[in-house]
Amino acid sequence: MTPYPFDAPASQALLERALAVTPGGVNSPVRAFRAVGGTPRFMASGAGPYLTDVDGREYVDLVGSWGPMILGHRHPAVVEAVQAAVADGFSFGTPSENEVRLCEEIVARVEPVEQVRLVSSGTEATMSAIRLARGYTGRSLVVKFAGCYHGHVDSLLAQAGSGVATFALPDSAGVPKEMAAETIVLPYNDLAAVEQAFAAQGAEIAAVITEASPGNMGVVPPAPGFTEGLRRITAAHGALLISDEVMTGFRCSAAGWYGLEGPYDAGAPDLFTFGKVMGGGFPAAAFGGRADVMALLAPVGPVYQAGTLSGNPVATAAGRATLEQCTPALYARLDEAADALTAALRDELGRAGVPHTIQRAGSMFSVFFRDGAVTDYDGARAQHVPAFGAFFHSMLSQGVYLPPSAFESWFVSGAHDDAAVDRVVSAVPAAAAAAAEAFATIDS
Ligand SMILES: Cc1ncc(COP(=O)(O)O)c(C=O)c1O
Ligand SMILES: NCC(=O)CCC(=O)O
Repeated sequence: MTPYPFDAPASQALLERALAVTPGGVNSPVRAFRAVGGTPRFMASGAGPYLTDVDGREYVDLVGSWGPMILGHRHPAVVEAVQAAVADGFSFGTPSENEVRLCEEIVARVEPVEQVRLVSSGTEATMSAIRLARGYTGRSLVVKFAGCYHGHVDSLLAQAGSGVATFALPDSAGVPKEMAAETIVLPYNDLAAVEQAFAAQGAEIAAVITEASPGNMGVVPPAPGFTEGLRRITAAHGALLISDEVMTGFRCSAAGWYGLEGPYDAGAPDLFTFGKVMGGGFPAAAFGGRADVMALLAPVGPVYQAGTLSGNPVATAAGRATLEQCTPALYARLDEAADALTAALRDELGRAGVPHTIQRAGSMFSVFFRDGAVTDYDGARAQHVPAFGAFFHSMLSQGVYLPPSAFESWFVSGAHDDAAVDRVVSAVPAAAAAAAEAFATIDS
């Protein structure tokens, strides 16, 4: 493993201990630095837009815990809500008011969502939505798109984005072939491919699941009319449309990606999945949608779905307090910070002669180290990955924490003030020079 570029004894010692007791030293693969080389930083604390590692080094955080930290770290309103909830008890295994309040907030924000069920992770949300769609339609096939990631659900790990893309895996070992055969993987943004799949097997397809605006192959927004087309085709064949807003939900706007692109003339998606922001950094996620579909869930209907910690009072208090801060002013600030960062990236990468494309979905953005628009997974993979690695390490050594992968979205928070943005901007020229050098010297 590449040594730290500077002395980081506390991180190194922790890494050695972690490697002994957990595979790869990490509890989620994307946290490892395998794709960029080097060793991961162990973080000790976060405050506003900053993370501090166990060696006392501070970074401007552009990962935001992979999306949830939309207010930055330790926002006082969330700290207060969590402390109040903890004082009342940790988990009751009964219904409680905090979960009702969070469900009400979600239903109020996303117009087509009439009912929700709370779970503890995005993976549970998509897994349960798929089961519900199968129960509703009595069919078993599911269509997903290459480069989209919907958590580590067996049937959805085919040509998945995020860590599966980062580590260049075609899919995951351990998924039975019968399970994989239930999934039809199509190229993103290709309605003709969807039409063909439905023409061939439409009567057996339970659902199409799509990231509302994909952020797990880098940021690849839907082409105009793509989502609407999915709605039209699924409705014509009696299949459900599941919009995965785990990453975009309450992030791209108060009503997520749907708030930017919907309502669609062809009708709303039947089911939505949420996570990340709605838990405010705690384990809370949800799926929801049409009341007549949700009515199939136990205890009302025959589709079983459950969870010991679902609707946990502390997690739901954090989520509700976070959503309460997700005001128009917050979204305006996220956009401003993303504007400033993407402009600086464009200028400096251009000046350094580095081929690049910057794509955005609301305030989510990422840089592809290649020229030209990226519309699907093949396009995302056709970038110069070593240039990203060089860029990443230069930024890291200058105190900017980016996702350690060329296939992930970058996130800003409402706490990214001008001082934090300026710190990132001032690091970009040297990182752009490092990327230019990688282009010149390393084959992609
Ligand atoms: C779009 C999308 N869906 C689902 C998931 C799975 O969520 P979790 O990691 O909470 O299981 C993620 C991220 O991990 C995601 O980005
Ligand atoms: N965009 C990637 C993720 O959000 C996944 C985080 C994880 O798996 O830890």
